[in-house]
Amino acid sequence: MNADLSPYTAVLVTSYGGPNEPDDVLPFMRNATAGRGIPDERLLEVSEHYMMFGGRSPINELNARLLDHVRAELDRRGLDVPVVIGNRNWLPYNAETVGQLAADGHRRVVGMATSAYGSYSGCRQYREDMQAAEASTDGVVSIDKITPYSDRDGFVNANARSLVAAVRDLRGRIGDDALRVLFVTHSIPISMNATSGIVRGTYETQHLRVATRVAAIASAELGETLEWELTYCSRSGPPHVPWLEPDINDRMAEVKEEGIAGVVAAPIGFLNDHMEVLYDLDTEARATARELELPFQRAATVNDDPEFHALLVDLLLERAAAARGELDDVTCAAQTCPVDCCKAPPRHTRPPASTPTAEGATV
Ligand SMILES: CC1=C(CCC(=O)O)c2cc3nc(cc4[nH]c(cc5[nH]c(cc1n2)c(C)c5CCC(=O)O)c(CCC(=O)O)c4C)C(CCC(=O)O)=C3C
Ligand SMILES: [Fe+2]
Repeated sequence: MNADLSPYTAVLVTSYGGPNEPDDVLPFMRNATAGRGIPDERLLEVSEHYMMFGGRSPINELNARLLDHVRAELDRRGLDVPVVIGNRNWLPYNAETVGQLAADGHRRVVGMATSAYGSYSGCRQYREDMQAAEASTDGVVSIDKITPYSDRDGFVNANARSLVAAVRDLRGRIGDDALRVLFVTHSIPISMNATSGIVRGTYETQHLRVATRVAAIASAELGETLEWELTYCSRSGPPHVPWLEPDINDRMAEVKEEGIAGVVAAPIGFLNDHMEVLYDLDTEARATARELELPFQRAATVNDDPEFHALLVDLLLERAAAARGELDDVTCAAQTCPVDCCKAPPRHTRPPASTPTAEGATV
């Protein structure tokens, strides 16, 4: 790929954000749940997860590390552009970061999210936040976001490498006994799954495709056919709203009954060891495993994998080539999300704010 990022002069990485200290936790939680029908008990419960780790999520420093990796890869290709972070739910917010880009004279920016899959939460909501940030500059800055990248080799290979290492570690403990790979990702409401991925299939389908490929590559590398399934973590929302299942904890209990001697949890849904990984997998799922006396190994996330960093830079360059009109139609189409992709599911839709008219009616 041609090392030319024009017409873009800066890279915006957008992420979820997380609290840096105890006083941040509640306001962060309010941002994360604003208008989403998450019960207060869940809000308090999840706040406790953060408090267990000193009121601080590792996400911000892990993202900073990812930005360093991306800068280093751009540098290797002779590209010198600012790479900046903006978050949806915590400081620095996208609007602040993009405001600074505007002040620094940037007009066209290429954006990426720290989420590899298409869904409202993982893609469109980041796009909406980027659009709000553009608007806050009065449209001086325009941001083009790369599309979800879970199908790309760099992401799949990085996950396969982690899985191979984790299986080898677990084999060291359980020998040749039956082993099960539990791929794991963030659960989302069934309604959100249904509206995700016009081009690439539902959120669940996207994960199944990655899991299939990762398992095949790792199996070939290990010389054993890995048995695997897709599980979920971090379910929230009211109990009567259905979310994707099964939960990884429930499956661990069941596979133990089936005679499985050890599980590898492979978090293909996450890019780094933020709170979902640190609490939901490394704390909660590990505790479940201990209770079940089921040997448990967690595979690494892709954050520090050089092939993953190379992929990210390839994607930015591809987006730039598409913006310059240098990619053919088919490839260009893949660079832009269709208008209706990953729409907010019904429960996210709020009535438009009504505006009083001169006559006192509302429109
Ligand atoms: C698909 C997906 C990803 C992966 C893609 C991506 O990375 O974007 C993700 C990542 C993350 N989710 C995170 C944190 C939270 N997610 C919540 C709530 C929710 N997540 C959802 C989905 C996702 N979430 C959904 C459908 C909800 C329900 C409310 C809503 O419809 O939006 C809540 C509220 C409390 C609760 O209900 O659990 C919190 C605090 C953090 C930060 C971790 C840290 O601080 O280290 C990260 C990276
Ligand atoms: Fe989440």
